[in-house]
Amino acid sequence: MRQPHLRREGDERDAMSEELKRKAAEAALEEVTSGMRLGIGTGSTAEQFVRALAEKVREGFSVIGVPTSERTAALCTELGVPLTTLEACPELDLTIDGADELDLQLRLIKGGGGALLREKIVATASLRMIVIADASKKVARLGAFPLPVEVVPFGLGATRNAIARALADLGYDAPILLRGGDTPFVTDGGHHILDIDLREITDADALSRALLDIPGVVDHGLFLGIADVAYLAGANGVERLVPAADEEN
Ligand SMILES: O=C[C@H](O)[C@H](O)[C@H](O)COP(=O)(O)O
Repeated sequence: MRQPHLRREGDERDAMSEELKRKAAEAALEEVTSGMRLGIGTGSTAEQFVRALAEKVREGFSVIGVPTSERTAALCTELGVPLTTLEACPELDLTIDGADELDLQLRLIKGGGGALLREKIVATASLRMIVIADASKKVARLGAFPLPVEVVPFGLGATRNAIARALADLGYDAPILLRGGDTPFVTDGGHHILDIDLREITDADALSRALLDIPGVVDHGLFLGIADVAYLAGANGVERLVPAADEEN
């Protein structure tokens, strides 16, 4: 008898969370103007953005998008959002994407859905990046969400050991899990993901440098100095955040 009741509560929470994501997406859409070249993110919040954008496109709004994953590409195609590639359009006006965590300086952890590499390439090729999320993603310090690190399959064990050594040198004692376990998750680029449970990141720049120094590491989910604005939807409305040191934007 408890099950249906619990399911209803869960459904209501999910619906509320989808509603918050939609509100954040709609707020970001206000910054999109006709003619823009857009980077289009991945994940459930980015999906709300694609749905809202598609409605505007149906009304005659003209944009061209570069998707950050095969999943986003498929949704855009299904909904009629025109797409191009980063090869054909290497400079974008704006990228709009979700995040797994963000702090007050708008430093992000991304990659919960495994799309971090294309997301970072696309965001970095854009003049601006806007993050959309529900307010629960805002944290005082990054790290509660396990940090995804994209690695090449060749030499996985050696790369994992090198990451463990680098983490130990930085003072972390953090479990490193291969996403998917015995059936490893494969990214759009053909790589695997190691999720590192850091709990609290003390120096994000040092961690970023140390990880990128390891040959088998392709990239990691820390986005530092990339996001310009965030729209965070919560029970009291949508908050617009800019990086703490940059509040005049
Ligand atoms: O790889 C996935 C992306 O970085 C997503 O943007 C991130 O995981 C947030 O996803 P969601 O909006 O579903 O919470």
